[in-house]
Amino acid sequence: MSNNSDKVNLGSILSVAIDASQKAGTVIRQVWKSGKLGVEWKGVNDPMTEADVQAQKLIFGLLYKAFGKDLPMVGEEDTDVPETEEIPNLNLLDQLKIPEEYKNVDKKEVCVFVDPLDATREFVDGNLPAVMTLIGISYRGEAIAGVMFQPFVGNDDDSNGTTIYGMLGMGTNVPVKARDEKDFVIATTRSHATEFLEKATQAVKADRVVKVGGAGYKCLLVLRGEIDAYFFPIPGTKKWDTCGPEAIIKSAGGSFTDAHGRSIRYTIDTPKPNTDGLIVTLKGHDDILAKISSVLPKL
Ligand SMILES: Nc1ncnc2c1ncn2[C@@H]1O[C@H](COP(=O)(O)OS(=O)(=O)O)[C@@H](OP(=O)(O)O)[C@H]1O
Ligand SMILES: [Mg+2]
Ligand SMILES: [Mg+2]
Ligand SMILES: [Mg+2]
Repeated sequence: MSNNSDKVNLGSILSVAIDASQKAGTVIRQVWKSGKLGVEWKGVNDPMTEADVQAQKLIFGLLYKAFGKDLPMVGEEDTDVPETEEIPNLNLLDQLKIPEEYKNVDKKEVCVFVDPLDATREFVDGNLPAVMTLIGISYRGEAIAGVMFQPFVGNDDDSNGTTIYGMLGMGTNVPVKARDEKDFVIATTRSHATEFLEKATQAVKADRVVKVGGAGYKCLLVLRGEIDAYFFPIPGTKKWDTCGPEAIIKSAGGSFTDAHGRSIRYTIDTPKPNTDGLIVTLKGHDDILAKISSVLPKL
C-alpha cells in the first residue's frame, strides 16, 4: 500500500504511532533537560510548552510521511507540520496478530487523535511519571487502537521509556489486572476539580480518592489494578485525551463511557470536548453509573 493509497492497514498505523510516540518522548526529555519549557497558558489552568509543540510536529510528520497528508488526524496543539527527516517504522507489530478486518480499510473512515503531551500541568510542576504521549486510532467513529508512551518511566527496549499499546481483537502488550480489594478506590484530576466533581465523588461513596494528573496516567492505574475507576464525570478532557486510552482499556476488556454510560464517538467531525465526562473501569462499571445517576442532570 503506498502512502497515497485510499486504503490503510490499521496495524501499520498503530506501528507508526508507537514509533512516533517513542521518538516524541525523546524530544520531550530533551526539552525537559534543557530547562527551557517555554510555558504558554492557553486558558485557565491549561498550559502548553515547547515539548507539546515539538512532539506534535514530529508525530504528525511521521504519520503523514507514512500514510499521506490525507490521513484524517486531530491534534491538541495548533502547529504547522514540517517535513521530518525521521523514517516511520511500519513493521513494529506482528501482522499475524492484527485482526483481518483492520488490514485494508478506507483511509477516509479512519481518524488519528494525537495528544503529544498529556499531563502538561504535571510536566510543568515536575511530576514526570504522569507525563505521556497519547495516540488513538478510530475506525468508523470507534476507538480501535492506541498507544500511551511514558518518556520518564522505565527503560523498555531502546525507547528509554514505557510503551503501552492495544488494539481491539489483539489485546494489550502489558499485563492487565483488575483491582480486587474490599474497599473502593477512584482516581480523579489533581488540578481541574469542580464543586460538582466533589458532589459526584460523594455520590459514589469512594473509600479513597487518588488525585493525580493525566488522563492517560489514570487509565494506566486502572489497567494495573491500582485503582477501581478513573472518575471524571465533568467536562474538561477532549477526544485526544481519550481515544488512545479508550482503545487500550477496551482491548483489555474494560469499559470506557461518559458519565451517563454512553459510548464516545471519534470521527473527524465529532466535537472535541468530552462534555459528559468519563468513567473508566475494568469491572464494576454499572455499579458506579447507578450511584452517580442520582446527581447527574437528566438527559
Ligand atoms: N478544566 C480543564 N480545562 C482544560 N483542560 C482540562 C480540564 N480538565 C482536564 N483537562 C485536560 O485533560 C487532561 C487530563 O487533565 P487532568 O486534570 O486529569 O490532569 S493534568 O491537567 O493533565 O495534570 C489534561 O490534558 P493535557 O492538556 O494534555 O495535559 C488536561 O489539560
Ligand atoms: Mg493541554
Ligand atoms: Mg491531555
Ligand atoms: Mg496534551
